[in-house]
Amino acid sequence: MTKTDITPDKDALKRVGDIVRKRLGADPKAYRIPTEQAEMFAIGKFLSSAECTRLMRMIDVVAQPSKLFDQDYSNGVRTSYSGNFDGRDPFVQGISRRIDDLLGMKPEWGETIQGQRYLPGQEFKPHNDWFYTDQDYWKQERKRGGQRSWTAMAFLNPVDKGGETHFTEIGINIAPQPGVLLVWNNALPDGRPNPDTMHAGTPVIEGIKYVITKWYRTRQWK
Ligand SMILES: O=C(O)CCC(=O)C(=O)O
Ligand SMILES: [Fe+2]
Repeated sequence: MTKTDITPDKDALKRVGDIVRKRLGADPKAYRIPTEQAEMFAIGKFLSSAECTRLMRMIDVVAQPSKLFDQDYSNGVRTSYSGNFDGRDPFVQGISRRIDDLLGMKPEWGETIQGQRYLPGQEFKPHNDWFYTDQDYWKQERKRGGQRSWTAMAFLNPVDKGGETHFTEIGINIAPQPGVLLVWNNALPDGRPNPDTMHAGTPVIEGIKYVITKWYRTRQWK
């Protein structure tokens, strides 16, 4: 096997995949999105409308142009505004823990919840949430918790027009519905990153779109 055949964190991705699959598979609230190409689930009413409102106001406080943070991390363009919440805030910790429990994840594998806001014309072009391990940034991320495993993303409000989450390889478009949590495995069951999880936040045409995202690693995030 040559060096390039090695998939970093493959065993850990498989292990985390097994844990979450078993957990969500046994949860009647988790709806399996019908596709063979990726493991995706939706959970309705995961957040209450009061929680959605509070999170939107918190996003207004932390949101800054995303490209300042993410230029090196995504090969697409992200024109939305985003920011990380304070991981010590008890309200944020409570939401984080609920997502950890839902998935069966260890809290230390999760990154701090990030909030994101899209105004009309803003978008997140097609990208994978997993890291490209042949890129320079991987040297850092490898030490900061390793490869991303699952993504949990919640919609906080309805959007008048546009702003769907589009899985470009699977061919599904998910329209924002407040309180719905979308969860997917960025890896295949065998632990290789899944290219079919490529997705986009399509441009908002009318209204404003607010989401929160929590990305999980394979090891302790720091
Ligand atoms: O806003 C969306 O629909 C997608 C967001 C996203 O891809 C992410 O936060 O990683
Ligand atoms: Fe994403």
